[in-house]
Amino acid sequence: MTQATPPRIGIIGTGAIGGFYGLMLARAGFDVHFLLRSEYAAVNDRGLHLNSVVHGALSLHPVQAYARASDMPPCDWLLVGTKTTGNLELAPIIAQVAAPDAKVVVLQNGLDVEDSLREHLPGSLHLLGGLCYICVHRSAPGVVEHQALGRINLGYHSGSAINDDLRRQGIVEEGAALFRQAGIDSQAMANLHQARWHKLVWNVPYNGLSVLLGAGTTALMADESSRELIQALMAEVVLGAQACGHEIAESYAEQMFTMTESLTDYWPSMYHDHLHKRPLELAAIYARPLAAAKAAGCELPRMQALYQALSFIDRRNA
Ligand SMILES: NC(=O)C1=CN([C@@H]2O[C@H](COP(=O)(O)OP(=O)(O)OC[C@H]3O[C@@H](n4cnc5c(N)ncnc54)[C@H](OP(=O)(O)O)[C@@H]3O)[C@@H](O)[C@H]2O)C=CC1
Ligand SMILES: CC(C)(CO)C(=O)C(=O)O
Repeated sequence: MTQATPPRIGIIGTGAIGGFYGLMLARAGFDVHFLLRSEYAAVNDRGLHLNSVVHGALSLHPVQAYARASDMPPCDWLLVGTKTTGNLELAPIIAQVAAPDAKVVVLQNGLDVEDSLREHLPGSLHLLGGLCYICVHRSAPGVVEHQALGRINLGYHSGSAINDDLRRQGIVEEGAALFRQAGIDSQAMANLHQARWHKLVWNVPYNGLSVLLGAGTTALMADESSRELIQALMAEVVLGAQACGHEIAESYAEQMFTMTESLTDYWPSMYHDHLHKRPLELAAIYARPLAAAKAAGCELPRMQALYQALSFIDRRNA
């Protein structure tokens, strides 16, 4: 029997998320190629390092690191770990590195982040969403701190398998199996769009409030006013999802709230963007779900106010 060739994996954007999953896959023996931008020289010289409460201190050196997509070999799986704020420029980069029939997994937060990429990608490429339930951030060039969790769930977005249930499921299962081989919990999701609404139940309150109030999860969960605001924002996201036809159990919001109480102080990725004067992911996490809810006849006033305040902060921080 012939052995299937192991897939080649490309990481498009080696930050906290791309660095974590890429390093874990490489250490599991996969052939992983990393595209970097400002941290290329540091990672090329000194490698990638992970300080993980779950996996301990792990390193990868040398790293198959690239400063230009055009230098990368064609990859069978591409994991997109950039911020959504750069998605307009991303499609040509992805198309350049993708092998024919490649699977592209968008690891970003936010609603329908795959849509704008899809328009500019060849139809032959399979586009998937990867929802990362993890707390990671970069503490120095090439250094990722992993504070909690790690699961990544995959769902099919679009591509030539869209009308072929078996093939679509096979692709998603293949992706989840890659992560599981690297010691990471990963499940296939039947409805990516709905799952993105679920994830917003956490990201809408905590990402934005961490920037607006300059507080991590410990402080946000310790104060009566912020606790009320978080719960009210979570309830609005659930309403928005319901208006758009996606049932989210009320207990899901409670579950997210309780889960956050068990986290050691966590500062979401949006806070790190604000701190480093990078643009905030406001379109993906706020504007798009607000617009979708509004189109379904549902106003979300607290979320709208949070979005307006964050837009002000984002413009002043630019
Ligand atoms: N951090 C977390 O715990 C979680 C994050 N997410 C989501 O994952 C996504 C990534 O977040 P995160 O990893 O925290 O972000 P980071 O800012 O840590 O990483 C983004 C990386 O992409 C690189 N990049 C951007 N554009 C390019 C480009 N054109 N070419 C090469 N590299 C590029 C950046 O390089 P440079 O340094 O030059 O800017 C940076 O290294 C976001 O959508 C976030 O919301 C989801 C769940 C949890
Ligand atoms: C904190 C957590 C786990 C919430 O889903 C996360 O994945 C995020 O920061 O986006």
